[in-house]
Amino acid sequence: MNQPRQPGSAVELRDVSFDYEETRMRFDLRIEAGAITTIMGPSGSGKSTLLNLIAGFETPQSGRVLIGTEDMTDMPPSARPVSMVFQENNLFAHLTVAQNVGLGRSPALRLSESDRLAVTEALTRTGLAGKEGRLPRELSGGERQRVALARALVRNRPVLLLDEPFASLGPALREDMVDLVAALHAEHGMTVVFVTHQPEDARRIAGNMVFLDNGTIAATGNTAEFFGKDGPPAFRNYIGLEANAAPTRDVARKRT
Ligand SMILES: Nc1ncnc2c1ncn2[C@@H]1O[C@H](COP(=O)(O)OP(=O)(O)OP(=O)(O)O)[C@@H](O)[C@H]1O
Repeated sequence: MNQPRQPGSAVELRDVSFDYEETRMRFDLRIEAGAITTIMGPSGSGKSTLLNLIAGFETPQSGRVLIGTEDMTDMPPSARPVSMVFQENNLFAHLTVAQNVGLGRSPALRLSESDRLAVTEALTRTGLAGKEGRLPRELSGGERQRVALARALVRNRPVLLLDEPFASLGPALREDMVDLVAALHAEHGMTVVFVTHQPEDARRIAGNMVFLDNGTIAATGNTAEFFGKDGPPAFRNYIGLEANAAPTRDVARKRT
């Protein structure tokens, strides 16, 4: 990549509270700069809300959100040093692959020579060379998510938020995509926050883990610890590793 490497920034949620009607969420969390942090937790535990608070799509009712040393709590999403990839609907249906990626550089698609070069490089890096002129409907699900990753890459932001981006892909393709994220992280050194329901994804990408339960941070640690026999019991229970887990607790294993 010809882009200067943009080192990752730490992300901090300080005593953040956020409520939807009857759902209360409380987050107090520091995400390490330049590391990959995987967020897991039962459906409805607050994973997407946590990412939305970091990206600025939601604003805390109290508490602060910091990225690097800067207080971002009152900043709109466009002013935050963050890119986000969603499970679906990342792309504009009427724009080509290259244009969708170019939007990461210029929302009006006024691209300089160096912007075009960055788009070409990102497409090559994500395995999309030769598909620049296709529309999203002419791509597979995995290819569409590669386009979304390529657009995040050309934005070259210090924080990359991934909200179950590979959930609709089959296991082999998901492995490839998780490996691609790990490789891009190794090259760029951005801070990656990765939400997944799949324990295999978390183990594969390694790094740090955060386990959410019922709108709070139930446990944090590194991936090897989490999956080891002394890992947090609530997490082990959730993924079905706890030998004595009561069957009723297994409801948390539901995959969505
Ligand atoms: N727009 C909304 N209005 C009201 N409640 C909401 C809204 N969005 C989310 N919630 C509630 O907030 C809680 C957390 O939702 P969130 O989407 O963050 O969970 P999640 O862990 O990402 O779930 P999933 O794994 O199913 O995607 C849930 O109880 C959900 O019902």
